[in-house]
Amino acid sequence: MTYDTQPNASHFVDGAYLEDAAGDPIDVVYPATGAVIARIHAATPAVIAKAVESGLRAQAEWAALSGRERGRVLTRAARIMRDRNRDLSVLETRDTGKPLSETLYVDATSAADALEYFGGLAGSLTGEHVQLGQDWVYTIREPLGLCVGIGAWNYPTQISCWKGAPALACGNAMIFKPSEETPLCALKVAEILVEAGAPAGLYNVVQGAGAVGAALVGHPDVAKVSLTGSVPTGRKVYAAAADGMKHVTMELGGKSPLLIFDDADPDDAVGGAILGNFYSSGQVCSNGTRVFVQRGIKEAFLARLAERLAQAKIGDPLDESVNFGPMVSARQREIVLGYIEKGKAEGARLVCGGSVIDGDGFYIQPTVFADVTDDMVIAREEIFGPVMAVLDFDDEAEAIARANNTPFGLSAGVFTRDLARGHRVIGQLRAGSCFINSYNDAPVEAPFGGVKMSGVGRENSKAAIHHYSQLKSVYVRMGRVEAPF
Ligand SMILES: NC(=O)C1=CN([C@@H]2O[C@H](COP(=O)(O)OP(=O)(O)OC[C@H]3O[C@@H](n4cnc5c(N)ncnc54)[C@H](O)[C@@H]3O)[C@@H](O)[C@H]2O)C=CC1
Repeated sequence: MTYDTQPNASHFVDGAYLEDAAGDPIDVVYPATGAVIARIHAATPAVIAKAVESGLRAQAEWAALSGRERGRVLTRAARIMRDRNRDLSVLETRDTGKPLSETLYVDATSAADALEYFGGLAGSLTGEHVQLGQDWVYTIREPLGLCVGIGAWNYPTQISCWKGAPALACGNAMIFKPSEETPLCALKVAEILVEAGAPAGLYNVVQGAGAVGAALVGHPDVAKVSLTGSVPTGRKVYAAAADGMKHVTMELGGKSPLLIFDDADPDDAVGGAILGNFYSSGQVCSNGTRVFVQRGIKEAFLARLAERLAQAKIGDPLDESVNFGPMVSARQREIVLGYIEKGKAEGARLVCGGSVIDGDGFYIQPTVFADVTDDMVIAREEIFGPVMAVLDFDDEAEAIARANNTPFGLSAGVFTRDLARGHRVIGQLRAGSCFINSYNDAPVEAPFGGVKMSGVGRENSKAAIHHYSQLKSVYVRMGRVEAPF
């Protein structure tokens, strides 16, 4: 059995599916064929009001449980997700177009990892005791309250849990708004949490585009907003949250550098560049899309890369032997094609790809440009598609300076057999999530997030706890109070 793509209703609020047909219609399109696979409605003010009201109610009940009790619900939800991994993966593939050969291993799986990890941590969250002579201070780690999560379209299941799991572990409630491009998967996460024992209203899913997101961010009862999205949206959401003095986590875009030195293992370096550019058809925020290759090995690197890319199996994402799928939407494909045209016009050398693949789906070939220079648009702007820019460099200091010459700072990678150099270079790169002789690993145990324009705060790891809780400090005087008058 696989899930129907048409959900029972558009939203999941207060423990049940909820519809309000007065909301703007949203068509859900399967990117591999262009077919409409579901029709839903954006949330109306009435839906948002119900999500907020039930979220506040559930949060009070949930925060009164012990951390261990909350953790038990999250780990139970993780187990259910793993049991249904195939169904959830098929739905993720239909929602996003990413090949099943990927979704089976990284989407519901990574979401379950987050539920399991934060479920495990929930019982260990404590404040501290500070002795001050006879007096003392103790701190209580408290939840923030009602949190809002807003997702991008590339990892709908994963994003819903990377935000939801730490929020819930700390005793918060969450209203999650998926991207309007990929609204289906988060509904299943909400269903599963209720099945695992979460109180109705604790994790609500409401649909809609930017207007619904903005209504949630601006709601006076919302204490925190965590966004995964582009830098322009991040600016707007951060500003709106600031108006209400709300906590934020911003996971935004990138144009990350991948430095390949001439002593790198050639196959590993090519493999890393492929993982950092073509996984999920290049729709990954942390991708290493500026590949700096030391001049002496450039042509050998490009030849090996072209050979490996020729082996990509492009096609029906539900066929498990396929490992390269379509872009999420016709619009995104147009954006990416626009960048490919700019690359050609600016004089970059097209090594392979560069065209759409005929058919109804939104396919585009894995594309590599060489001889890219720092000033070209394809070296400066996030493309969010399967387009790799290869730049040459001569020495380490030059590569580091050029790699850092960007407003973004999400990720960075280095391939070298000289581990001292690996650490030295990574130490100087201004990025939040870095890799040595690897690329794009994102285990829940590691903090994930960017510096500079790529974001604020960290997801995953123990660091996320600090972004979903706050400390109350209590001073306790053991002696008499001495007042001046
Ligand atoms: N750093 C990270 O962890 C990741 C970042 N991204 C970034 O996301 C972008 C691609 O995703 P898109 O969905 O196109 O991004 P987007 O910025 O267009 O939309 C992101 C989300 O924000 C919502 N939104 C739009 N305007 C809003 C407003 N004024 N107030 C509140 N919510 C609003 C959208 O409906 C959507 O749910 C890329 O730039 C990519 O780098 C994607 C994945 C991971």
